[in-house]
Amino acid sequence: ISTATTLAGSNFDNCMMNASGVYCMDSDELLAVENSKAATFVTKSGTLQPRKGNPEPRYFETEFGSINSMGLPNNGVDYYLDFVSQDQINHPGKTYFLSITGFNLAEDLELLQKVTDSDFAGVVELNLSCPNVPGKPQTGYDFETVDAILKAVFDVYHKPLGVKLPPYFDIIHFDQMAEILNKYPLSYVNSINSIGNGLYINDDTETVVIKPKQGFGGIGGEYVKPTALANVHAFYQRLNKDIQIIGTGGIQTGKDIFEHILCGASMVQVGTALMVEGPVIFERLTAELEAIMAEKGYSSIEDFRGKLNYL
Ligand SMILES: O=C(O)c1[nH]c(=O)[nH]c(=O)c1I
Repeated sequence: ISTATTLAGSNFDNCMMNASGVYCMDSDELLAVENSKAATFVTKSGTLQPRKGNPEPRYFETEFGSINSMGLPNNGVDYYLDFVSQDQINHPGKTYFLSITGFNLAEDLELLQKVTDSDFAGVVELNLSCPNVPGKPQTGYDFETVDAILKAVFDVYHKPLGVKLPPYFDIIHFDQMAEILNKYPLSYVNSINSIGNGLYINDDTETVVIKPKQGFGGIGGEYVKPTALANVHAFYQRLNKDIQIIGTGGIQTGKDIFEHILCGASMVQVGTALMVEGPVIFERLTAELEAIMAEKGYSSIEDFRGKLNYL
């Protein structure tokens, strides 16, 4: 039984990794994921300059998941490029993911130029879905802007690149986004990012639990699995087959991974549960997924990927 997968032209010995934003802020966290059973890692979304992010508390764990309004704190794209370029030397042939996000198209292109000028040989994840930069709307909900960004990006960048999308909640939006995405040589689409601008309340103190944005923040964890599975499957149904899917959202067990793959995911990313349990989670998740595959008589994830049945 193998949980191996192929994504963006690279082979991975496992189909799971961290979600950007979780366990990927600095070299210590990235090495912890690297040295776990995860197939690889993705960095925190890097910006042109380092950022402190929003005031704390800006992350809170609840019974069914998490709420965050980090505000894109990161060490800057050069930090992550330097780290991954060095890590590639230590692990020749391993493929890593670099997440980037600009505040406008010019910045996106400048970030990609830096990647082109570096030794980075992995996959770029262009984050179009950060919900927590005050005053900045979600790019992923502005369809014309997504189209313009992808056109400009693929005019200049010709190596493996995927996009991190926010959750959509309307069938017509799946249709409209897929029509845009199918125009471009994307390696993959990663669905979903957190469900933006949720609110969690402490009833005892009658107070919100995070400081930024009067307590509004992106929701992750068990809360979001039905939305994540729907987005994975909606894009799997609509995208041409050379655009693969990374499934992110609500993964806590091997069963959750099985469901994401059944919906069409070729790789899954773990966020909130990784934050809670640490990188050791990947050993449990791998064992649980292998047990499910053994029970069902599957030897590889391709035996059941995308094979969700309808009634
Ligand atoms: O607030 C953040 O840093 C953040 N938080 C999220 O939940 N998703 C994102 O893409 C980002 I860039």
